Amino acid sequence: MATVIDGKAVAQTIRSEIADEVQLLSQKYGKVPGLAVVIVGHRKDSQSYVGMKRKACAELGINSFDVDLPEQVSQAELIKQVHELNANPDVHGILVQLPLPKHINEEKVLTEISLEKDVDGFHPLNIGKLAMKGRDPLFLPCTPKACLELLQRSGVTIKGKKAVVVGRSNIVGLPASLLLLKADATVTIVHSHTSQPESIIREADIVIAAAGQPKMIKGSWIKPGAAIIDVGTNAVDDSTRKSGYRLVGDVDFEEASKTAGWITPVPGGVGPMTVTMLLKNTLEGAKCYIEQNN
Ligand SMILES: Nc1nc(=O)c2c([nH]1)NC[C@@H]1CN(c3ccc(C(=O)N[C@@H](CCC(=O)O)C(=O)O)cc3)C=[N+]21
Repeated sequence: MATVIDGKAVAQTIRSEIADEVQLLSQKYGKVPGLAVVIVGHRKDSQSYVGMKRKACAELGINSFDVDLPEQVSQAELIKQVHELNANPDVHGILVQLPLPKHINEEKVLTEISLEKDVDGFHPLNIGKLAMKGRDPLFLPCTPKACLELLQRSGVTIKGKKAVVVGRSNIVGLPASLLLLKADATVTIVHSHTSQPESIIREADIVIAAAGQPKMIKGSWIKPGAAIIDVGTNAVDDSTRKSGYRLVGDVDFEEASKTAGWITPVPGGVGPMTVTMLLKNTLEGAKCYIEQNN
């Protein structure tokens, strides 16, 4: 039976370390980190994620600057808001919740975020640096960073191992592959055009599942002893719940946990760590800024 990696517990430990550091900054400089959380429109999932981020800020003593814009906001107006946040000395991190409405060019908006405040690590320049050997971005993207942090804290060796990433999105699959590569794994990316993904996944010592397909990865696809990090947060209908749905991962947890060495649950695995990495990036950005300007 696999060791279940308790992301919620690890996240809690790191959050209390962050809270202590926030306290120290406040005592030493009379300043606390600030995170701007920008949301456009009223997608239910986005509102729920943004709510979690703002609540986590409050719990840790981080100032959150809430910017709520209507669905129809123009790209120019959104960029103007980003520029104002770039210029605000109390804002050390800026997060623009994705996805944005179709009439807005995401890359254009993300490019306008000041590099020093790009706590999501989504600025094309930061992603470019992530891809280059011997270079590092100012901030690592939160979900990939969460995945590696969970592996490292669980004592899983990455160097020299075969790692398979399922999915190639800009915000998870691709940057997670680059991070594993930087950590000296041999990395294979499996995606929607890969033939017989199961035969590739079966070879993997480490699997990062970020395909957005509920229970796509079966127990029989798992190499005995492998470390499985499940990034999937798929809402599936469940009439026994008050909400009407429940979250399931990209991995069939019941089956896979019989064979794997380590596995993250959904919920309670990568999700809480993603939010924690965002807070950690904000703290680092604030420390850098406050120490330079005092
Ligand atoms: N600019 C931007 N940055 C992001 O980091 C970003 C984004 N846009 N768009 C959407 C995705 C998704 N995402 C999650 C964050 C926390 C949980 C999380 O905490 N999930 C809980 C469950 C929460 C629940 O019960 O609903 C868990 O897995 O235990 C999940 C998903 C961040 N994203």
